[in-house]
Amino acid sequence: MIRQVNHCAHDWLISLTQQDDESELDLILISAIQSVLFGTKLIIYINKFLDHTHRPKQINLKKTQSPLILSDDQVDEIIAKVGSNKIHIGEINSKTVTYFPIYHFGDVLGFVLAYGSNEFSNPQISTAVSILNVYANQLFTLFRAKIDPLSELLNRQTFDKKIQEILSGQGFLSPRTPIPADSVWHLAMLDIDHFKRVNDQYGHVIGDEVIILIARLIKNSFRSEDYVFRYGGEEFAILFQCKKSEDAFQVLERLRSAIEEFEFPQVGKLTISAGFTSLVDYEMVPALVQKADLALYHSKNSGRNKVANFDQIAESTNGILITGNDPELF
Ligand SMILES: Nc1nc2c(ncn2[C@@H]2O[C@H](COP(=O)(O)OP(=O)(O)OP(=O)(O)O)[C@@H](O)[C@H]2O)c(=O)[nH]1
Repeated sequence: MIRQVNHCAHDWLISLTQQDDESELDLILISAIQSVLFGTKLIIYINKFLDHTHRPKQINLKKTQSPLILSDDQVDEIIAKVGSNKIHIGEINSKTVTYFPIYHFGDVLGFVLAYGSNEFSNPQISTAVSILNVYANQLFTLFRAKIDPLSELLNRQTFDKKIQEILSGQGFLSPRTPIPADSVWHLAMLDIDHFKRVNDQYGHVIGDEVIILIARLIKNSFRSEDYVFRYGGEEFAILFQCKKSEDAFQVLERLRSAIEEFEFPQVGKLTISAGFTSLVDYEMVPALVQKADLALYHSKNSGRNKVANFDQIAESTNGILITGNDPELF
């Protein structure tokens, strides 16, 4: 048995550390764990945000096939029980369950629940724990690659991938709270007004500080199911769901006004301009980004500190947007 476990240990170590795609990594984790803890039903809960504000979500199976779906309270209770270096044995529905923690630098990110058995050998337990450690390390590496280091928002590469996933209907790879079916995805582009003046007057360090603070204000205005990206320099992109464009406008207006009222240390008051459009699945990504960008430039060129809805201005201006000195036709 030990030889068998060691043999697959070698294979999963290579497979897990080779993965640069999160969902592939999950699949390899599932098959690696299954090959070690064979003969038992496995359920995996993980917090892919790797933070303290999100609750781990089930990743392993389609909900309809899952032998067990835990309530939020049960998940919280298990997380409190599994220490970062120890397995825990408990009972659910009169069946024995063994919980293996998934942790990274002492933070418990989730757990694997082996349902209906606690009869594991020491080599099985230590191999399973090692697999989970390597998985958590690789997950963390992939997570860092998605993040812009200054603002700690998702980066431009992740934006390209996420918007493509939405349009192709694959949904997101990370588990997310379900959103009502009648909601529509929207894309907003947002830019700090006269940001060059901040750098010129106060220097780049203060400029960087402003980017960090604005990133936080944006994040605080959206739900955890929405996606906020640093698109480039002082430009941000947001992918979010709303039932109607009027609601999307209100959300962005609230953000615009929150930033307008915020007192930036040393700098004082600043404003942002924004443009947005709803996502239509038969359009290509560059066309959608261009629409949101055109609406953003419309906001800039009609006085800044404004939010513009591409679809609405396109209708009311008969396809002519103010994007610079010359009106642009589309
Ligand atoms: N501090 C800092 N500045 C940046 C960063 N990325 C881009 N910038 C600066 O952002 C400024 C953008 O200036 P412009 O594109 O002229 O736009 P603006 O001054 O914001 O004017 P409008 O967009 O027309 O309102 C430039 O000075 C860039 O150097 C960054 O990471 N940190």
